[in-house]
Amino acid sequence: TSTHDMARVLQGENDLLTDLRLYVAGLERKVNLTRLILDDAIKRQQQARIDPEAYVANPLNSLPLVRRMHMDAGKILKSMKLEPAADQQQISDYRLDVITETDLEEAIKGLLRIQQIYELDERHMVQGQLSQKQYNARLSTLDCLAVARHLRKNGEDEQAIRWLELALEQYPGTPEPVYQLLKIDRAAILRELAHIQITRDNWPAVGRSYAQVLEHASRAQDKQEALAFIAAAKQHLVHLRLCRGHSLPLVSSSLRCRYNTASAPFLRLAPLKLEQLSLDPYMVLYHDVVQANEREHIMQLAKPHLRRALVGAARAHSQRFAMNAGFSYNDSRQGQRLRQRLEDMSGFDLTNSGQLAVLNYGIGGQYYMHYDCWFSQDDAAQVASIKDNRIATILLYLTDVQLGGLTSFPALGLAVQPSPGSALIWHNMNNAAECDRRTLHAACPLLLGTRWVATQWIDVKGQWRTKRCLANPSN
Ligand SMILES: O=C(O)CCC(=O)C(=O)O
Ligand SMILES: [Fe+2]
Repeated sequence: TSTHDMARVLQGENDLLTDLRLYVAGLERKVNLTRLILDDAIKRQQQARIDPEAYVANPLNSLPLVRRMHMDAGKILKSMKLEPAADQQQISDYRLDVITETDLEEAIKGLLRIQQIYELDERHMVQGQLSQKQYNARLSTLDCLAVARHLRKNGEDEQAIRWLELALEQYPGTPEPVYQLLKIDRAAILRELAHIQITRDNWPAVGRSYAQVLEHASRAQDKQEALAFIAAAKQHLVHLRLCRGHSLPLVSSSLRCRYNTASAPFLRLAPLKLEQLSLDPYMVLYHDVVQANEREHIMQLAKPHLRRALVGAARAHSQRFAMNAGFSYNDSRQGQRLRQRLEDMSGFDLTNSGQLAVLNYGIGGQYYMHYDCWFSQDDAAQVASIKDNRIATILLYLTDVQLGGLTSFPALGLAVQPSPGSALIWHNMNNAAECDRRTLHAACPLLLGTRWVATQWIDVKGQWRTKRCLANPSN
C-alpha cells in the first residue's frame, strides 16, 4: 500500500461516515416526528381515559379521532415502514382497513348536522366551543380540510371556503414535519381555496389567495403558477371595469376614422366607414357594413341549429354563455356576397377558414376571457401552430344590445359597444406569427335585450400575401 492508496481509503471512510451521518439524522428526524405524534396521541388518550363514552360522544373528539385513524394513521405507518427497524414486522401487520371512508364521512356529516341544527359558528367549534361550553378539544388544520373537501364534493362551496379559511387559521398548530409527512402544506390549501373562488368568479379573492400561495410556495413551478394566476386575476378585474363601462381613454393620437378604399379594389367604388381602435395589435371597427336584411338572414338560418356553446375555460367553469350555430356562406347569394365583403374589409382570404359561427346570448350570457389563437409549448408545436392557427377574427354585431354585452379587451384596456351592422376586426397573431397575448378578450354578461353576434375566425393558412413580415425568416 502507499500513502496515496491510504488517502483513498480514508476518503472512502469519510464518504461512508457522511452517509451514516445522514442516516442517523434521518432516524433522528423520524424519532422526533414519532415522538411528536405520540405525545399528541397520549395526551388525547389520557383525556379519553377519564370517561371514554363521554369522550367519543363529543363530535369535536369523535370526528378528529375517526379522521386521524382513517387518513393520517396509514400515512404515518407507511413512512415508518420505509426505515429498517427491529419492530418493523409488528408495524407491517397492523391493520387499518377497518376504518373506512364511510366512517369518516359519517363523522363529518354528524358534525355539520350539529352545526346546522344548533346554529353553531364554525370558528367556535374549531376552537372547542359547543353552544357556550368550552371543551378541551380542538379541530386541526387537517380536520378542517377534511370537512372542507367533503363540503366541496357536495357542492357546498360557500361553506367549504369558510372551512378552508379555518384550516389556514389552525395551520400553525401542527409541527411542520408532520404536515410534510402527511403531504399537506399551506400553499396547497390556499390553492384549493383559489380554485373555488375561480368557479365563483371572485377574482379579487383569487388574487389574494395566490399572493399568499406565492409567499408559501417553495417549488419554482408553484411560484410560476401563482404569478400566472395573479396576472389573470388582475386582467379579470380590468375586464369587469370595462364591462361596467369604464373604458380607458385611447392614448394613441395616430388613430383615425376614415373611409377604407384601400384594402380591396372593390372598396374604391364602395368605401366603408372604418374606425381604428388600435394599431398594434391591429384592431378596427367598421360601421354599417352588414345590412338589416343580411343580419336577419344570418339569424334565421342559424336559429334551427343553435346549440349550447361550451368552450374551453367556459366548460371548466360550467359557465353557460351562449348558443351557437354554423352559417355556411355558400348556401345563399347573400351569404356569398357577405363573404366577399369580409374578405375585402379584412384583406384576408377566407378559403381555408371555417363557417361563420353565429352566437346568441341570453340574459347573463357571457363569453369567458379567451384567445382566438393558441400558444405553442415548444418549438415543434410552434412551427405547427404557425401553420394551423387563427391569424385574425372578424366579429359581426347583429343586434342592438340594450345593456351590458360589450366585447372587452382587458390587456388593451378597451371595450367595444355592439352596434347592429358593425364589424370588429383584429389580428390575433403578431408579425412573428405568434399568438399575441394582448388580444385576450371576452363578451361581458348581457344585462338586457338579446345579443346576436357572428364570428369569423380566419385561418393563417394561405395568408402570406397579406401578412408576411415574419420575424423568423424560415417562414
Ligand atoms: O361575443 C363577443 O363579443 C365575443 C365573441 C368571441 O370572442 C368569439 O366568438 O371568439
Ligand atoms: Fe373570441
